[in-house]
Amino acid sequence: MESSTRISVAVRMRPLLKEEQDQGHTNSKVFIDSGEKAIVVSSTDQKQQKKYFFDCVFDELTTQEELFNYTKIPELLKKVVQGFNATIFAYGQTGSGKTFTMEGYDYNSLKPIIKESDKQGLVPRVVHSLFSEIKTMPQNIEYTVYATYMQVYQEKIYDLLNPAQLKPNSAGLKMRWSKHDEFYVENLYVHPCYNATEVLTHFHAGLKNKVMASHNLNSASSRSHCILSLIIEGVDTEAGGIFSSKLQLVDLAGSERVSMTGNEGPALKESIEINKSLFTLRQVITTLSGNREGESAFVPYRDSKLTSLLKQSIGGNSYCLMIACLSPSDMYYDENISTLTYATKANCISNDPVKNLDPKTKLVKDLRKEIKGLKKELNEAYEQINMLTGLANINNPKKGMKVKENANFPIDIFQGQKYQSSKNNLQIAPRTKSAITAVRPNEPFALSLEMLSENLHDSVKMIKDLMGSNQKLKDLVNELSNIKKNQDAEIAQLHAENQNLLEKVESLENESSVVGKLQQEKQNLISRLSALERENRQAPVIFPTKERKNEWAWKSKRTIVRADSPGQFIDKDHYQRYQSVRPSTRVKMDRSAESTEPAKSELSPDSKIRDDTLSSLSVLYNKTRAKNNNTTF
Ligand SMILES: Nc1ncnc2c1ncn2[C@@H]1O[C@H](COP(=O)(O)OP(=O)(O)OP(=O)(O)O)[C@@H](O)[C@H]1O
Repeated sequence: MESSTRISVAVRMRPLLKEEQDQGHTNSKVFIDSGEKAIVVSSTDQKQQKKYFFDCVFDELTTQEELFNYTKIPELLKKVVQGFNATIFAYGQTGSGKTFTMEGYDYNSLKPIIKESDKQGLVPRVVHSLFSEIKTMPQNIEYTVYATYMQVYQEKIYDLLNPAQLKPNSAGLKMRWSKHDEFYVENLYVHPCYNATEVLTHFHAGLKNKVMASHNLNSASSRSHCILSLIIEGVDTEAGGIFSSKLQLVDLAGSERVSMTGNEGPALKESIEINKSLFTLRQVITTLSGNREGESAFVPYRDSKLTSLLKQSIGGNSYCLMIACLSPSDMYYDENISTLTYATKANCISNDPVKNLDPKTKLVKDLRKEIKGLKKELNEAYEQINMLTGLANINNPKKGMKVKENANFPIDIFQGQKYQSSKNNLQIAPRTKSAITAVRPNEPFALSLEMLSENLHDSVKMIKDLMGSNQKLKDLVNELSNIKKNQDAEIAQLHAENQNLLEKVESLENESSVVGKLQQEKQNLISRLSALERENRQAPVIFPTKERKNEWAWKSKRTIVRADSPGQFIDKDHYQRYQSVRPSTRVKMDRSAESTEPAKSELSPDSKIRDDTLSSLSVLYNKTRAKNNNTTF
């Protein structure tokens, strides 16, 4: 891992546009102090000034090329081809020049001005420079570059390089959590590119699919956040290692004050969604900038798709460059202050760039390093043995060369330099110096054979110990790599489980909204029912007229109310008894219709129906009486 590095921030102020000048806009409050790398802002009453300091500041006259060079993008690209991730993103209010800075694409004329070299935005410059950088790398590293291009529009992710997926009402692509501690987009088209032209061809194709619109503050405003990602994969054909890095070039949609844009209807919805995701981005920046070293407050990355996708760029393992764009007009004073405030906060955020080595490659690399160290130690040990054997031979005339008795041993030998003998050419390694220290260099040479054998014995013992500890180390490495393998498998399993759980949560969230609606409906029905019951209870039951008698449900045990005596309740038996007492009023029943349920609406009291019924009943009563008295009619 590289040492922590802060997010670099460059601030660029665009010139006043012609239409702004025509409308009389001026800039009397925001100034660029290139010497101090500061933006100086006067208060609204012009009495006070505040300075905001950044890594670079650029005034209205800054060219695209100057911006590219002074922001040290070429150095950033060197890191990318070595295996580090990097992100460059443009931030600022709508119309402040983000798209101009990133793309250099003139949407007004609908012509790509990237062909005019001086107007080229950062994207084409970065792409060309990246491939040039790759060419400077050692031949044994083979590179492949892959490109993806997506947009986040109204909290949905669309593949700008897959027109089939861009259909209206498309659900967008799903975002998943990877085991590399970052979000990735599922089913995004990945295009291998073998030169800058291929990348830019995809880029231009994607630009045509971007959602753009016109409003009061920008005639060609990006309505989505666009992310061009270049994945750079390097294979070391000699050492056998693999690494991959990601370079993200992000053109954010601009924050906008709805009252100023004049947006309505769907455009207003777009504005709200843009502001929501930028709000989350600002929250992420604020939380991370407030973190003291060692602290880890909760960072709301997951609250928006944009911040989820930028998780490793802001407070993660990437190098990051933020380009904050300002509109010079005094009209945008508040927006500029807000941009400068968040740019200052972002400048305090630390990232920890990590070289993205393939885990196996990393293990192999570590083991190779260790083996190299062990071999070196072993060589030194052999040299020591050789040297001691040589010394033993010097002192043992029978076995080897002759040395004059009491001869002074050259001091050189103790400084690790060559000692020339008539027969042997002994090379003394630095390590042997310690083993021979017992000889005391400045004294006359008086090594006895016993001393030498003793030294030899000690050396052999030391070598055995070393080999033993080497073996232990190797065992430990094996054991650790096994543990790591198991942990990797467990992590993969946990990721899979996590994924399932996320899907379940998603489906539960969907279900819970349906359940909520059903509960609401149920509640409405219950209240309607109780209202009907209340109404029903208050309503007097009307005795049937001749025409409606089939509608009564006599079989039921329902409590009914007498029509001629509202409020007095009787049940079926009660009613029959009542009829037997007053036979003249008995109504002849049609049994076939007993089970017919009267319509609810007809149970409702209606004074007119009641009056009609009462009069019918009295007619019926009179007729019955007349019949009983044998009166015909
Ligand atoms: N440095 C510049 N020099 C000249 N013209 C510029 C510069 N920056 C921006 N412009 C012009 O200003 C206008 C608005 O710029 P641009 O569309 O890039 O803004 P934006 O921040 O991307 O807006 P939005 O968020 O709405 O997409 C464009 O016409 C663009 O050509």
